[in-house]
Amino acid sequence: MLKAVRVDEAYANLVLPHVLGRLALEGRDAAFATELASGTLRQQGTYDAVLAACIDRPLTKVEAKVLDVLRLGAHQVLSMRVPDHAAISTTVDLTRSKIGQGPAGFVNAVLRKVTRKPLEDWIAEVAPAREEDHDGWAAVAFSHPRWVVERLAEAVGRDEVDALLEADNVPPAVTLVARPGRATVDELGGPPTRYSPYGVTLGSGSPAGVTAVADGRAGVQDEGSQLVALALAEAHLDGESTAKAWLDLCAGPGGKSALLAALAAQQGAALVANERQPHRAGLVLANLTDRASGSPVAGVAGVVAGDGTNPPFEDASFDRVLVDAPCTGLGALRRRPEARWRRATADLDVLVDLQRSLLDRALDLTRPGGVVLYATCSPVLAETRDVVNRVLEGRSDASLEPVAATVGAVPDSTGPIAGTVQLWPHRHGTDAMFMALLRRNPTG
Ligand SMILES: C[S@@+](CC[C@H](N)C(=O)[O-])C[C@H]1O[C@@H](n2cnc3c(N)ncnc32)[C@H](O)[C@@H]1O
Repeated sequence: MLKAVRVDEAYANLVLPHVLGRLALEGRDAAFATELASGTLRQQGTYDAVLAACIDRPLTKVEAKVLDVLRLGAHQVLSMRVPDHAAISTTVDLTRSKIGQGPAGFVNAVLRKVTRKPLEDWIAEVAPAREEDHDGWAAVAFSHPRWVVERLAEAVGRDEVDALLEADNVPPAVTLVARPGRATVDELGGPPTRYSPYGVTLGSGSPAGVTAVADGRAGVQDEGSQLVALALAEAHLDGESTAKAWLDLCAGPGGKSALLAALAAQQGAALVANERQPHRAGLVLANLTDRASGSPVAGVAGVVAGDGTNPPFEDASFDRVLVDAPCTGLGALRRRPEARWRRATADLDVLVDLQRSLLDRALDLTRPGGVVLYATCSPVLAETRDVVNRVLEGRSDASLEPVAATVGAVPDSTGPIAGTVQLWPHRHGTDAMFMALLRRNPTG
């Protein structure tokens, strides 16, 4: 699996279920294999710093598959409470059978060095001193790229960034959403989520074992994402709506669309879901189709595969528009163990341009008196505060309004501009979703 992630840029959370299925692993064995693979990917930054201290040549000169195996061994030795002799012998056996005898000897020698100290002592030895270079220390101690530490510190504040980085390393509990009008939270079992009235936390077992999820009347959805849909649906509209039309401009794979459609149906409105990538638009369609009848669920007007910067819709034709923008995803690192290593600062410039275009276009598509909710699953200020400010600077027909009602009342969620919302994993137990509500004003 590590090879699939490294070579094919696969997503660990998508590959892992196939690997577990192929090996027929269940229960504790599946949990062990999941922690082994996910934890190794997540903690790679820390382990590489330790391994670099145990190898007398740069890690870039170590064959990639040998480095994968060393990281697996380091994870077992330093973080999984596997006895040293068992961790070393299984890792060496794996190396011998998959790579060769020579590398097996090398892995054995390196892992023996790794076992000499517990993780805390290694971090104290290989990371920069915390007082002299906090971000360099945090990058090693919490296993994040340094530029990510810096961006997150800028967003959350230096006092809290360690708590945020720590929370990024804890896989989240599974939360489910009951799509209103189609399922109730009581049907889902499990304790209710703290802020979303539609969510529960799944205690144990697989979501697929919950009937309402298997039927598509409920789904797996982070509480923060539920709140994004709710923030748009609960926003006050000025003036009379004729069309009763809502739009999700960047809808794939359709989790928020499914909740929005259910909320639209309750208000006598209907949702159009747009997504640029055709195969993701297909996933949206599946999410908005009733599995029993094969018909669209209530509250759906259609699914479109279009570019949101130039979509096939008339200006001023929607009451409510969601821009759940493509972003770095640095607010959802808990979910994707490899994601932090995939992003680079250069991605930001490209994404920010796209985010501005999408938000601008969304405002064109909104009728005067209607609203746009701009959301990202990133707290990085370039993607949140700066995008909103830049778009508003360029338009006399739009203004920022406070996110109100349920979402506005979430404690300690003030965003980087007054009235915006920023959720945090370490404060709210959600992904770090950002939300800004913009109103389209009549043109002068
Ligand atoms: C953050 S994801 C949306 C997640 C979705 N709202 C959900 O809850 O399931 C952003 C989506 O925007 C899509 N996207 C990227 N560029 C786009 C564009 N120019 N127009 C429309 N969609 C775009 C991506 O393919 C991706 O599916």
